[in-house]
Amino acid sequence: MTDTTIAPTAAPPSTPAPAVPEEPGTPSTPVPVDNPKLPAPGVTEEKRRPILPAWLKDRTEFAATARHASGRLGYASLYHGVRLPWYGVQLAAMSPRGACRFAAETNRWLWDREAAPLRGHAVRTEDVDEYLHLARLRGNRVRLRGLVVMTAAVFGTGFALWLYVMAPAYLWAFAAGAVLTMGYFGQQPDAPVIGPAVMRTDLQKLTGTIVLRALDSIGNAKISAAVKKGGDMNGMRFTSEITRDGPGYRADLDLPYGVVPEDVMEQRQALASGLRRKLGCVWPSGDPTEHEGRLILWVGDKPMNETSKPPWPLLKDGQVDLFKPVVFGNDQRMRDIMVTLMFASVVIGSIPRMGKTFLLRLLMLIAALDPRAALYAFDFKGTGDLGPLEPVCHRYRSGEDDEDLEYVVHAMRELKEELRRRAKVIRNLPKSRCPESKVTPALASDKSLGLHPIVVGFDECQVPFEHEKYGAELESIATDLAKRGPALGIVGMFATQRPDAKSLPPGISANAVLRFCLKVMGHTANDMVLGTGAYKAGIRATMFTRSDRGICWMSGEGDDPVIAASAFVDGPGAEVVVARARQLREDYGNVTGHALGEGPSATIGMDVLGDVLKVMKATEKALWCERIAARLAELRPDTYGEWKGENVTVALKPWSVRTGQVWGQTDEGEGKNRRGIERADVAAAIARREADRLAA
Ligand SMILES: Nc1ncnc2c1ncn2[C@@H]1O[C@H](COP(=O)(O)OP(=O)(O)OP(=O)(O)O)[C@@H](O)[C@H]1O
Repeated sequence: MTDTTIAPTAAPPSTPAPAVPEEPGTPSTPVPVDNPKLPAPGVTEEKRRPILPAWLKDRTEFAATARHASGRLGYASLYHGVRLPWYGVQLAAMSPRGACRFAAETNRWLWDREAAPLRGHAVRTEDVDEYLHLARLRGNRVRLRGLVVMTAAVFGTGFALWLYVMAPAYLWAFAAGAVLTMGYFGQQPDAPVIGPAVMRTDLQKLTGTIVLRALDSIGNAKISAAVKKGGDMNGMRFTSEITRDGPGYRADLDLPYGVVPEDVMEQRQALASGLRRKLGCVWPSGDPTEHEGRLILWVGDKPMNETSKPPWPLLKDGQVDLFKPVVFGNDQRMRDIMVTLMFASVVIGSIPRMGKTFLLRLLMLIAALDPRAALYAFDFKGTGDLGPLEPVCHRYRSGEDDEDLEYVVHAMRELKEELRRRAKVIRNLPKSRCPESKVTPALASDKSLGLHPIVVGFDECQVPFEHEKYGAELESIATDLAKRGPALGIVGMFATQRPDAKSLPPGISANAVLRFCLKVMGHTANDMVLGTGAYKAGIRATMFTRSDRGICWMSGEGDDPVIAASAFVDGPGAEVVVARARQLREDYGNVTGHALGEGPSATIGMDVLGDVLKVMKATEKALWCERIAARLAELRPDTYGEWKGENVTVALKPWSVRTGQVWGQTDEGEGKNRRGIERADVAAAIARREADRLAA
């Protein structure tokens, strides 16, 4: 522990024990609260310290360390490689000085000059014995050293002559080496020729004193009082040594009684000032495995947005099972953060340009890598950010014009029908196959049931929900998706840059399981995305700066919200992932809809049967299809404007309404047989449909 270790202190014996009345209403006979015979719980908690340091066990961390080391080595080699000739010139210029120094030093050594002051002292103090002893020592040394110098001179000269005769080229190499060595000795100590390739500025080490100074500066009266008290810190103490943890330091401490980590988290900026670090380096949090007063203070070497993230593991390789957790980003310590998309509805919110679309696209990429999943991607910004996903999308649209919204309405009506169908399929499955009345991995993989995962992404979802004509219908289907979708294998993801009640209807925000909040400006938007009470509990996306792009509070995975930096996958990166996902889908046989150039059916979700019945008069037993098409176009020009007789035939076929030859009169009064349908068949189909719906 550091010298600032704070040990818990026992209450002085003189402290009167708090007491409670023996019985309610009889305050005169107090009974001590602390019973000396009360047994201790007999539980000793043990925590084993890891045998190997974390970076040796974690492949990603190990790879990052190795990458860093080899990167530095490569850089230093290049840096010095380029400067080698200049080093040679400088060292050659310094070699005469080096040679003089060498000769002077050798001379000094040969004659044992280093002991001269001792001999001088013996002479001055007239210490004859000491002098004689030193003189003898010098005589021996000079003899031995003279021999060494003579031998070196004879052998050196002999070796040089031998080289001169046998291999003159080597003589020059040795001579150059000697000149450089002399140059090396001739350098000025304060200006070496070969300087460092990397200038390092050492960050201050995190110490207990610094942590306490910072905590004292956040303006919390209880903490300040505890820090000032010194010995008795009102329960405040470090619970373990300050350690290195990933690219930063970690300090674990108990806060004073009654203070919770949220009190510190709220004052993160003041804490950062007290620590003399950038805000992005300072990450206080609670410890879910301990009590409510435990604080983990993690202080990074660099702000989170400047720390290089490991590449997304699925970028180049791998497949996804949407029922299992998948890496989508990293925490402050650059450890992997997982997300499980199945059984969740997702909301993503932030102010513009913070990385919402990138995050939504990342989640869609994860879904794309599960070959079973059907993807519906709708980008209402219209910039084509979700475009790389087109080759794997069942439905895809980018834009906010009326025809784009019409496409989306049709696709969403398909999903509404799909919700209904899935509910029926699941209800009819035996409990042994579907014990929890929800889609299981085995059911999702059974192609005959059609219960594969469906992932629907809305970017800028405020646009469709505020649309004059389709807004209400889209909101109602999307809310249904958010509520019932997860159990039925449908994941709805809604991203918005304006998280308010209009953009993110309460039915969706209240039912979301996974919530991602990048930077927002106020507590209302914060709680809209992260859930009511999040801001108060210290889960504040307002604390992010504008350069914290891609960094968000994430809740819904695990017990507590976490801060995550989502993996950065740009457009070209997304295309690479999609190419792999497309191949997986081709192998699995799941390339459908938009990926094959097909759009949603305009009749899905429309009450074609009802409309047909409406346009057939009660007195008309049967009617030509072309007449029905013309009357439908009059009834709803938007929907049926382009319809011909064949469209009626095709639209009624799934309802088992067959066409046949019907006798009628043309506008000119001529009698003719043409394709038509009987009114009774339509009425019967409607009755069947209603019975089915009631049963569902
Ligand atoms: N995970 C990330 N890591 C680092 N930078 C990111 C990350 N995600 C996004 N960015 C950067 O943030 C910029 C904005 O991203 P994006 O387009 O997703 O923002 P947005 O919130 O959707 O904006 P808008 O609301 O205007 O649509 C991107 O150009 C990208 O450079």
